Amino acid sequence: MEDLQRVLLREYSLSISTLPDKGRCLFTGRDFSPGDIVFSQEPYVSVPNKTSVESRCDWCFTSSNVKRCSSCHVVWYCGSRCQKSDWKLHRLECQLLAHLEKNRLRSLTPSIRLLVKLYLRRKLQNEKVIPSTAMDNYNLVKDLVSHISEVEETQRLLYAQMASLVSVILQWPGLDIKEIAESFSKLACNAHTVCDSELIPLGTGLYPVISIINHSCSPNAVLVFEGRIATVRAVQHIPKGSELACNAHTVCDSELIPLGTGLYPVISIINHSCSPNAVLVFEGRIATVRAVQHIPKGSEVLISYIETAGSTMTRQKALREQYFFTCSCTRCIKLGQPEDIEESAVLEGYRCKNHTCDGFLLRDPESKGFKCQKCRLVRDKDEILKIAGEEKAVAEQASAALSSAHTKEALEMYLRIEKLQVKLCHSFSINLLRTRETLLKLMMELQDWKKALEYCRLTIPVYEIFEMMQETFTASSMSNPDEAYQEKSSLNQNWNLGTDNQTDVCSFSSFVFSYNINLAQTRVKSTYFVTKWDYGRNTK
Ligand SMILES: C[S@@+](CC[C@H](N)C(=O)[O-])C[C@H]1O[C@@H](n2cnc3c(N)ncnc32)[C@H](O)[C@@H]1O
Repeated sequence: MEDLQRVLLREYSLSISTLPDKGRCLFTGRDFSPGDIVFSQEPYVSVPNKTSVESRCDWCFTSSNVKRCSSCHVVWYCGSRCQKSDWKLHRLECQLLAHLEKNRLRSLTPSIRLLVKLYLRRKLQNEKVIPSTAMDNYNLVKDLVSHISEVEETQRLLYAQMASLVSVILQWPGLDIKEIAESFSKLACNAHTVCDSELIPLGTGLYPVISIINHSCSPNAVLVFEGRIATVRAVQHIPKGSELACNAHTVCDSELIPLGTGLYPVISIINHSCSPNAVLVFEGRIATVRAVQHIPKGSEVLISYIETAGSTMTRQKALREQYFFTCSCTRCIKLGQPEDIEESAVLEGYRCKNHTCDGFLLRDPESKGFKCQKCRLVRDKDEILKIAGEEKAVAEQASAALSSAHTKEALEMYLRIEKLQVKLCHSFSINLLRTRETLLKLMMELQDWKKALEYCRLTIPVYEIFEMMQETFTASSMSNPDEAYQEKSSLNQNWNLGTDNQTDVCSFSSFVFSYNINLAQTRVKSTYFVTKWDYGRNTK
């Protein structure tokens, strides 16, 4: 088997090094411009999310036209193409699931399935039923960090219980429960949530080479799951020496809806046939790392593991809890500096008692409250705690209503949350923005365009502020600043929403969704810039 380092260097101009404080790191062997694909990989194993409202195809994650596997009645596929692609592995899983007791089936979470699939794939690769390559083999999974010794006792116990269930499902003699428990810990630090272009989570995938990439809160690359990667798949047995014959190169999503045109120079060599022996597909489960800044040769490729919109303290807490390290990126080293304190207080802090003041509050060491840094008014801590408690109680019910698709009930609850948050939070608060985004979506679902439009208006100033705070994708960082500037200004356009409520809401929300200002993730904002820009380049 060819060595991973050699393949990475030859095919992607990348190399792996080890740094004492980070472990393995991925470095560039050439310059990458914003928009460039740095690396892409199929998952070693993946599994769709389990929801009460919809089922997804186990291979491509679409929820359209899915049918249950007639044998195990657990796994769903959207058609024979996906079922065939997954068959070697599912054949084994199917036999195991078909004989599983009902109460065990109920505990079959996506993580447990992911681990079952991981061990089945290892077995099939050992037996050479599924071929191994330098970028697709179990040794890469073995090398992933697990941080098991740092995991809290209660969590370790939970992993051990889940490992027992994996062992019950597999029924292989000599399985090491400790090793399986450690694999769960590996998944927690290394698996990625596969999202669609609107950032809706579809499932989870393990991409062992992408897992070598370390984190930065100000990343130079993003991880996206695109349907634009062209893959040529055999649809017939193609004997050695035969000519490949394919169909046209329209970029489609996983439901074969045309998305645009792409130029794929190598694939373009393939000739056409009306009875092709191969098809061109654009798969969404392939993870692609794209540059969002100019990455000079010899730099480390860095993506963000978490939402970059949070305060430095929130980001550091999330990284410590899930990934067991303290980030020292360019944003994190500003922790405690005046601009960092102000940013955090605006994004996550409370509002001034005086509703006409937009100052930010800081804990007042001389009293039991928070003092506005603009008008010096003090807000009582107990009053804040009372509202926060009420909000928390409603939020739990609201998310339950939302996940069981009770739209009207969810709308009422989110309106109550909004009222409480308006009393509690700074007007640029991320939490308030999230609530308003949810309300906007719910109103669109209920086709209440007038109200939806009001929410478009309420969210715009926050998007603008946030964009100012987080200029990760600056025109100067791109190799073609003029083009980048144009892109930026088109996104910064003034959203003078008119009176045609439905058209305005739809165009605004599609702007929001595709731009994915879902603030949550600057990385997605960047993705949009990149995709659009790169697309323009490719089709010129
Ligand atoms: C997905 S892995 C990344 C690859 C990892 N360095 C390795 O050796 O396999 C995530 C782990 O890498 C380390 N890591 C990632 N980003 C880091 C950073 N910015 N600083 C320090 N450690 C980091 C942490 O141990 C984290 O749990």
